[in-house]
Amino acid sequence: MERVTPEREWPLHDVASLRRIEAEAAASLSPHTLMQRAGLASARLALALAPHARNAWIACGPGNNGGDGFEAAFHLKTWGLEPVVTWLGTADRLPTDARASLQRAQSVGVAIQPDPPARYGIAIDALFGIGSRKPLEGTAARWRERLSTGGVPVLAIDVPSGLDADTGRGLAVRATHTLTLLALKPGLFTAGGRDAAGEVWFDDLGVAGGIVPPVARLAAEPAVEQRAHASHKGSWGDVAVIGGAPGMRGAALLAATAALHGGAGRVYVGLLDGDAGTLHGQQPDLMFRDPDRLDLDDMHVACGCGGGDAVRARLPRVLEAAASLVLDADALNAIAADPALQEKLRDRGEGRPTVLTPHPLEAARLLQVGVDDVQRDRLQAARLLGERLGCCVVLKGSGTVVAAPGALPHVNPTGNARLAVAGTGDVLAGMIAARLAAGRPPLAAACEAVFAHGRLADRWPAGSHLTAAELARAVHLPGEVSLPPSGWTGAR
Ligand SMILES: NC(=O)C1=CN([C@@H]2O[C@H](COP(=O)(O)OP(=O)(O)OC[C@H]3O[C@@H](n4cnc5c(N)ncnc54)[C@H](O)[C@@H]3O)[C@@H](O)[C@H]2O)[C@@H](O)CC1
Ligand SMILES: Nc1ncnc2c1ncn2[C@@H]1O[C@H](COP(=O)(O)OP(=O)(O)O)[C@@H](O)[C@H]1O
Ligand SMILES: [K+]
Repeated sequence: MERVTPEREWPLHDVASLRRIEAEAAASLSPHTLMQRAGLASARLALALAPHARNAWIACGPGNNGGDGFEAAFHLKTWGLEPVVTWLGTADRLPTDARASLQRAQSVGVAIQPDPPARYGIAIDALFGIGSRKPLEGTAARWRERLSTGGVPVLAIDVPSGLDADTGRGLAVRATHTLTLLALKPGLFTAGGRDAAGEVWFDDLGVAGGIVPPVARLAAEPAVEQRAHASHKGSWGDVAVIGGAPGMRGAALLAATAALHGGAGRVYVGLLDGDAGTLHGQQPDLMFRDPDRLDLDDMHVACGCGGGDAVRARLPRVLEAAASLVLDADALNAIAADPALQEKLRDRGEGRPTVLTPHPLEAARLLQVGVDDVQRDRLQAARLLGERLGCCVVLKGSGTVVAAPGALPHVNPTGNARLAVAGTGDVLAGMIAARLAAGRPPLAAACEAVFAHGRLADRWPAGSHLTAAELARAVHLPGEVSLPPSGWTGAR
C-alpha cells in the first residue's frame, strides 16, 4: 500500500480495463483472495488513520464493494474495535465473495444494524465501487450525507460512493481518504473526484500491473532543467504575447511576465490596444511592438490573453506564421465561431505545434456542445477536441486534462481553488509558451507548465491570497526554487 504522490507518473485505468485486470488476476488466484486482501488493506489503513478509535461505522453496499467492507469489519473486530455495519443489500442477491465476507464478519460477532451508530471514531465507505453507475437515492443518499458530514476520518474503499470512476462526475461521498485497488482510476483526479476522494492511497492487491494498457496517466513532477553554460538568450527562444485589447492589457502582461520568469530568452508583447507608451519604463524586460510588425516565423506565440474582439483580425496571420502557438480565451472563442480559422488551425499540423488552453466553457464552444457535456467526461472532451483540431489541448479546471492526438492523455495532480481568480489562465498561457520556446514538444510543454502552475498554488503561503500578478512573478524553471515575489510573507 502506498500514498499516491506526484513524484512519479501513475497509469490510470477505466472501468472496462479494470474488469480485465480483475478477471486476469482472479483466474490465477484462489476464490475470495482479492476481496480478503482488499478488506485487510482497508482495515489497516483505517486503523492508521484513527489509531485511537474504539468503534467504526462501516457502510456496506449490495455488491463486492460492500464485501470489502465486511472483510474490513472482520479484521477491525478481531483487533479489538467495535465495528458497526449498516448494509444496503440482501442476502439472496449478494455476490459469492461478498457473501463469504459477510459470513466471516458475522462469525466474529460484527454487529449489523439498520442505522449508523450515534458516535464513531472512523467511517468506512463501502457502499459502491467501480460498479456505481447511477445517482445514489434513498438510504444510500442519506448515508452519503451522513458519511460526508460526520467530522471524523472517512475512508472510501476503491472510489467514494456515487463517483463515476471513469469521469469523476456524480454526487459522491466526501471522503478524507480513498484506498483505491488494483489500479488508479481517472475519476479520482478530475472533475468532482479530487473533492470526493481526499488523500488517495493505492494497493495493487499483489497483482502485477502493466498487463492491461492504461487509458491515461497522472502526470509527474517535471525533471530539473539544467541549462548549459554555453547558451545565450537566443537558445531559450523568443516568446511573443498578442493580446491586451483596450481595458485588458493586464492579461497580456500577465502572460508575458510568466513567460519571462518561465525561462524564455526574450519576451515581446504586441498589445492590441495600440498604446504601449506608458508601459515601457514600468516593464523594463518586456519589449513592446506593434502586433502587426512582429516577425512571428521564429516566435513562440501566446495569443488571446485579453484579446477581446480585436484578436479576431490578427488570427489568420498568427495561425499562418507562428512557429509554435498557445491559443487562449478570446482567440479560442473567435476560432469556435469561424470554420475558416478552424481550417487554418488544422493546417498548422505537427510541424508548427499548437496548444489550446480552454476552460470548460471555451471547450464547449469549440466542440459546439454544452458545458455539462464537457464536464461529464473531461478526458473524452479534451481528446475529441485535440483530434478534431490537430492540437494539444489543455482542458483547465480541477484535475486539468492535457490531451494530444495519438498520445495518452494526462491528468494533472496539482492545483487548487486558489487558482480560481481572474488572470491565472493568462499566466498559464505564458508558462506554456516559455516551455515551447525552450524546445519542449507540445504535450510535454503543456504538462510541465500545468504541473508547475498548480504546484505554485499548492505551495502558496497559508493565509496569503493568491493573485495572478504574484503568481506570474513566482514562476520558475522546473526543479528550481522560486524566490518569493515582493510582498510575500511566511514560509513555504
Ligand atoms: N471483482 C473483483 O475481483 C474485486 C472487486 N473488488 C471490489 O468490488 C467492487 C466492484 O464490485 P461490484 O462490481 O459488485 O460493484 P459495486 O459493489 O460497486 O456495486 C454493486 C452493484 O450495485 C448496483 N448499483 C450501482 N450503483 C448503484 C446505485 N447508485 N444505487 C443502487 N444500486 C447501485 C449495481 O448493480 C452494481 O453492480 C470494486 O470497486 C472493489 O471495491 C475488490 O474486492 C477487489 C477484487
Ligand atoms: N478550483 C480549481 N482547482 C484547480 N485549478 C483551478 C481551479 N479553478 C481554476 N483553476 C485553474 O486556474 C486557471 C484559470 O484559468 P481561466 O479560467 O482561463 O481564468 P482567466 O481567464 O481569468 O485567467 C486554470 O489554469 C485552471 O485550471
Ligand atoms: K466506496
